Amino acid sequence: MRGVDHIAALAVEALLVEVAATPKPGLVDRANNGAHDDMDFFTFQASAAALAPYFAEFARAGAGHEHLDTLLAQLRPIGCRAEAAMYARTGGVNTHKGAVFSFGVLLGAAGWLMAHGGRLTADAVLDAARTICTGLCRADYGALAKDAVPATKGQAAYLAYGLTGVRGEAEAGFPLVRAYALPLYRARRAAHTPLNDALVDVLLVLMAHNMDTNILGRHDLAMLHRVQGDAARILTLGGMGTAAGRAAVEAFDAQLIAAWVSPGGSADLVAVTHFLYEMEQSDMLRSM
Ligand SMILES: CC(C)(COP(=O)(O)OP(=O)(O)OC[C@H]1O[C@@H](n2cnc3c(N)ncnc32)[C@H](O[C@H]2O[C@H](COP(=O)(O)OP(=O)(O)OP(=O)(O)O)[C@@H](O)[C@H]2O)[C@@H]1O)[C@@H](O)C(=O)NCCC(=O)NCCS
Ligand SMILES: Nc1ncnc2[nH]cnc12
Repeated sequence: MRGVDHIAALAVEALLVEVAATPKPGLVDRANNGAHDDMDFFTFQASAAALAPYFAEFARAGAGHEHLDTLLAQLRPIGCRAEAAMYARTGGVNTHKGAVFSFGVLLGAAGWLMAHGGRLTADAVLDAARTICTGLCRADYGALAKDAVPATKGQAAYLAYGLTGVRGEAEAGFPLVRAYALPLYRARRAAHTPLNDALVDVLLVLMAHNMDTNILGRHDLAMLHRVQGDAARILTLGGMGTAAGRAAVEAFDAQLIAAWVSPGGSADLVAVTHFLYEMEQSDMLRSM
């Protein structure tokens, strides 16, 4: 189905566009490797390309499945193979583990909507993602004993703080993307803000609100709250739209690199935002 390939390509584009946006505080971008010594801009490009066939599989699985509420069981094995392909291509470096999960659910949702005559609006895809993930946090975290040794950073964040990370975001239908990132991105794109700057501003608004388990994996809640406050303050300076805001973003990048802070969860949500925006635009063109 041609449409399915088109949305899978948009998801790959979203990963490429996210890593290209510069400057991204603490993250890999075109200027530096952020708070990372095991990956760079080219690692992300190779990883995104390696994921392309699996993104098409996610969308096809959605299109070929009858009921949304049983779709996750079809998507997860594809996700595991995608993760393996990512690690094989990057030499064992985690570039896109969270993105594989988020895009797995979103592409499954979009494929399902296409096959069932639905419109590809952001709201429709996010609602479908929520249905796909209903019960996920209880299923994955419910059986975790309080004194269990965490196997992943996500489990560690749950045990220490009760935070549900990427699973919780997906199960709630990506509320930060819906409430903060997409409205800001739509406004910036409508105002013809340069794409790079629109993406960086969206990253800042996500960092201001996201309980990013990547930051908690290396640091603590005090650090996460400091990062959230700094991102919010830079937005009040005008973000990438003002000289003061741009200078503050550059300084924030240096500050997060020095403190070894990487907001990888928010980076993924920037890619999700771009994907939903472009998908909605192409749906509107199709229906005209
Ligand atoms: C379902 C899993 C993805 C769960 O994995 P885990 O238990 O590890 O859960 P989390 O830590 O909660 O999340 C994993 C990644 O999700 C991203 N993330 C974190 N917080 C959020 C958030 N609030 N909202 C959205 N997304 C979030 C984040 O991914 C990005 O950052 C990673 C790169 O960072 P880096 O610092 O380099 O990471 P490390 O190498 O781990 O750390 P250092 O050593 O450097 O400090 C990269 O992955 C980005 O994408 C989190 O890392 C999953 O494990 C699972 O079940 N997989 C099976 C496959 C599957 O089910 N697929 C589903 C298809 S539908
Ligand atoms: N650009 C980026 N840098 C570091 N971690 C990330 N995870 C997702 N995108 C990332």
